[in-house]
Parts: sequence; structure tokens; C-alpha cells
Amino acid sequence: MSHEKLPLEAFFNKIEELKPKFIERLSKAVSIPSVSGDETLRPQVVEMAHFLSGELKNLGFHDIQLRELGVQPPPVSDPNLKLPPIVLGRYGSDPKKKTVLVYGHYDVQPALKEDGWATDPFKLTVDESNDVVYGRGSTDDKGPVLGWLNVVEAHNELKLELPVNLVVCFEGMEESGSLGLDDLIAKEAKQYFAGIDTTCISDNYWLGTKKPVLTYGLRGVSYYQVAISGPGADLHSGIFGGVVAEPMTDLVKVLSELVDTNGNILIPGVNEMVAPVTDKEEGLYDPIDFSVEELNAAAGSETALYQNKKDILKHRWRYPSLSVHGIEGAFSGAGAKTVIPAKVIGKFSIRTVPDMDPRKLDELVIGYVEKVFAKLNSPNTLKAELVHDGNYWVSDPFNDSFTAAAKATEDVWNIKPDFTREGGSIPITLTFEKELGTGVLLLPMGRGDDGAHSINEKINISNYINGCKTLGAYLHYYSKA
Ligand SMILES: NCC(=O)N[C@@H](Cc1c[nH]cn1)C(=O)O
Ligand SMILES: [Zn+2]
Ligand SMILES: [Zn+2]
Repeated sequence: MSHEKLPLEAFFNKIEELKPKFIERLSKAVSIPSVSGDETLRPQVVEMAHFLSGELKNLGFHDIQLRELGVQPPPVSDPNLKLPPIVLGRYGSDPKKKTVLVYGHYDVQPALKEDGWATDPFKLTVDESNDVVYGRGSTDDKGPVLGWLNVVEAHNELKLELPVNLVVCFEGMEESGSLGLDDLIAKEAKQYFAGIDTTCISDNYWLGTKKPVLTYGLRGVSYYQVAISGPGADLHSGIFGGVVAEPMTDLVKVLSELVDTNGNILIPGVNEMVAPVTDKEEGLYDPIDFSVEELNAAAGSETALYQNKKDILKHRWRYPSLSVHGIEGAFSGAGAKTVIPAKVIGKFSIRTVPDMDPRKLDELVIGYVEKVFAKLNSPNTLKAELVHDGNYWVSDPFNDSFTAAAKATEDVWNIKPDFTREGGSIPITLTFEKELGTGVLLLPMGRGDDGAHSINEKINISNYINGCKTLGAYLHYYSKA
């Protein structure tokens, strides 16, 4: 059944008119390499926080604060490394209006041209004829974060009152475990965040490329590292090869026993923690618009482990997965360096789902890694530890916020959205729900093939612009709910 539409044409037209300015704003944001996982780029992450607070000030936000979170906890190379600040701000404080908290992150994943990018990752490359802009953070999550600012700018230009009070909370460590944010939210729940009616996060993606979605679930993530040390320094393999125990050989053995090539996690006890699929849940996958072809297109290969929609969605949304990400300290450049690395650190993460207990998972993972290493009888030393973790989250999508977002989406995209879960993680989502006692809505802007965390990350210009319209329309519908 179709809903009664709000008169939002002037707002939608203004967003269209401001498109060049909005692309310019995204271009400035992308040019700041705010990579939270690279300690050497921490000043740029902080620069990004200042860029955002400047934009908020220009747009008329008030009570703007850059909240410091102290030093980054171990494991970290520089024990004095400061965490980037949380950017807080308010637009409006009318007690007669509802108050919406929007959260997003201004840090990004690492990106190097040498990884295979066709363009400079930190220069927004605009390809108008193909409706795309490329750049690290364009879809994850600078485009959506700026979307909220663009909504306010369009209202300002139109002298149109924002229908709700807006509170923004932008963090600079989301890609590195949201360190420090849990405590800040708990501390501010009855202070800065007092009176919040609902929380909206735009930091995920449509499932495919054509149909918008609203998201009511996320997997969690537990990220581990395994360091194996041996020789006092990197060695010549001609002189020491065959006569010293090599950390890299040990590490490859350990990593190879975490997961098999079909994606099955080999750590005993992990799969046993997963909640069984209910009959009700089985029926939820059928109406969702997705196919193995879309998965292959987004992956850029025909390497899917499952060939039907239901299995793919279950394995993306509601079963855990283990991915091996890389090895710090290993030779990885071009050429044929004949080195024995002295210390190597393997990195892997597990995406978690209901009812996995993160502390029990740590015990199982670290105990298993130590057991596998012990069986090697190696004279090298191993240290396995958790780097960071974040909770999974599943909510009920039948509330005023989801209803408002569905109406907004339908107005902008002329189609009713699918209700989906997501395989990725936004560690702070559950904290907002618990500490503020509000529902959380995930209202994505980008498409499933945007290449978040990958090379050539992009956002379609139509998604960026229509995404701004959707965020704004959502606020209008929610104000009336
Ligand atoms: N768009 C959300 C996102 O990309 N989240 C990250 C969070 C994370 C946790 N540890 C490292 N990154 C994700 O990988 O899902
Ligand atoms: Zn993100
Ligand atoms: Zn991300």
C-alpha cells in the first residue's frame, strides 16, 4: 500500500542544484588520507576531524565539540599515540521536535596506488558520464557522513526549517575497532546525548546495485594477530636457510589451520556457539532481490562458494566467517629478495553472529593457535592476541524509524526497499541501542559493488545525490511519525 507523500519537491530540487558543491565537499574530504590503521597518518585523521567541525560551524551547528579519548591501547607501536577525537555537534534544540542522532565515521581503510588503483585513491576522480566518483572513503563513509551536512545545507538555502533536532557523532577509529567510543557514549548518554529519540547510521551498502535496502542486522568482528619471532634480525637465506627455524614457515602452518578453502572455520567450538536458523527466518530470504550473478559481479570473479541466493545470504549475514588478511614483516614487494624475516605477524578476523560470546571466542581462538604452534615443536616464540572486537547487532525493523525510512526511500527511488542484514560490522551500533535506549536504523547510501575496503572504491553520483534526498526525507517522515 502506498503512503501519503510529504511535499518535498523543493528540497529534492535544491539537492540537485547543489550537486557540484556537494561533489566538491566530498573531494575535499577524500583528499585527507585519514587512515586510522596507519599510525603514521594519525595527524591526517585529526585533520579530518577539524575539517568536519569547520563544515559544521559554517552550516550553523552549535555546541560543536572535539572530544579527546586519550592514548590508543596496545597493541600499538607508539605507546603515546593519541586516539583521534569524536566530533559532536547539534543543529536545533527545539523541545517540541524529535531529536535524531546520526553517527558516521571519518576514518578510512588504507589505500595505495600500488595496490592496483586506477586513480590516486586520495584524489576524488569524477566520471560524470558514467555516474561515478572514485576515491577512498567515497562510499565508506565520507560520502554518507557529508550527506547529513548536505541535507542541512539544502534546508539552509531554502530557508526551510529542519523538522527535527539533529545531533551528530562522527568518529575517527571505526575501521580500527571504535576504540574509546563505547566509554564516551556511556558517559554522555544522559548528558550530550540526552533526549535522543532515535539513532540513524548511514555506513553500509545496498545488497546489489539496483534496489535500495534498509538494514536491521550486522555481524560483529573479532580481530586477532599472531606474532612469531625467531632470529635477532632478518637473515640471508643462503647462509641461514635450512639451519635456523623460520618464523614465516611456522606462521604459514598456523594460519593454514584456521579455515579450510571452503570457508569452514576449523577452530573447535566456534560453530557450536551459533544460534540455529529458525523456521521463521528461513522465509525471510526468499523475497530478497539478489543473485549469485550479482555477487560475482561485485567480487569481479566467478569464485562464489555457494551457488544459490539463500546460502549466500545466510553465509554473509548469519554464520561466522574467518578471513586471513595479511602478514606484517613478510617480504611482499616486487623482485626476489632472499630474506628470512625475523618476526612476522599474521592478521586474521572472525565475523561473529548471535549467540557467539566474544570472550569465549578469544579463549577458543588463542588456545587453538597456541596448540597448533606447540605441535610444530618450533624453538621460535609465538604471541597470539585480540587486537579489537565489536558486537554483532540484530534489531526489529518494525518501528517508526524504519517506517519513515521506507517512505523516504520509496519517494526518492520509486521502489519499496528490501529489509536486509549485513555481513560487515559497525562495532558501536549495539552500544547506541543499549546506552541511549533508542532503536537504530541503518540507512545505506552506496551500492553493493562500491568496492568498500577494496581498490577503486566509488560511489555512484546518483546514489550520493539521491542518498542525500533520502536522508533528508527520512528526517521529515520521522518528524511526523
Ligand atoms: N562500513 C562499516 C565497516 O566497514 N566496518 C568495518 C569495521 C571494522 C572493524 N575492524 C576493522 N574494521 C568492517 O570491516 O566491517
Ligand atoms: Zn564504514
Ligand atoms: Zn569500512
